[in-house]
Amino acid sequence: TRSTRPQRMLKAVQKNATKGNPESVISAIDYFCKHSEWAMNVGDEKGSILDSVVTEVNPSTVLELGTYCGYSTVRIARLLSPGTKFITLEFNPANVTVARQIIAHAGLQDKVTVVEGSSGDLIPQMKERFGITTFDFIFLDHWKDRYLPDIKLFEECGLLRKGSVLLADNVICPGAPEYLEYVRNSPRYESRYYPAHLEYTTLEDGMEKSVFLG
Ligand SMILES: Cc1cc(C(=O)N2CCN(C)CC2)sc1-c1cc(O)c2nc[nH]c(=O)c2c1
Ligand SMILES: [Mg+2]
Repeated sequence: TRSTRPQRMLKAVQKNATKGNPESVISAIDYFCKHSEWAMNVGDEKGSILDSVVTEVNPSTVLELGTYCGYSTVRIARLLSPGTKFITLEFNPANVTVARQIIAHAGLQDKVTVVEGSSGDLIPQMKERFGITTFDFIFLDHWKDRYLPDIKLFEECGLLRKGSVLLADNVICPGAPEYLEYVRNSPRYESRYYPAHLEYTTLEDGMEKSVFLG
């Protein structure tokens, strides 16, 4: 039967990227998406914004919502200090399978735990299952309609501390208007918009960085 886009992306990584070299994995995926098939990786432009925020925060605990094929997982993991606890959640089991292989090709499998399941189910389990107290950095890149309920879940579960940084992809395209309204109007967050474009296109998109004030 016909392969899936994530499977074709994995093949491109295995063919064109050097094992153990995260930069070559990132480049191979970007090349595949620019020249073969568009895919919903955060991409190189927004990826550079992600890199700068991760570097600035230098987090000890990281959560990514929406692994997909592991592109942003590799971008984040390659920047983390040894001993950082990094968890990424993915709802689609086929994506989990591809992501684990792409992360392994980059040699970063020991830096991150890929967990299959829905964010709504897994966020309340973070403390008990993974020994997390609070997250220093959270990357929201799963499904626009889950951004708002999940940030409220972080608050309810006591997973944020003064200074926790949340970075959300796709706040313009596909768009997360209720999430934006919440973080921009809540006195509990200091929010900033980073304009960019939808990965591999000229369409407008951007990322919202929100700092929890406690
Ligand atoms: C699936 C999809 C289609 C988009 C679009 O406007 N398109 C027009 C232009 N053509 C070229 C591509 C398709 S944007 C987008 C998308 C992009 C992300 O970064 C996402 N991140 C996390 N979770 C998502 O569901 C997610 C969806
Ligand atoms: Mg995205």
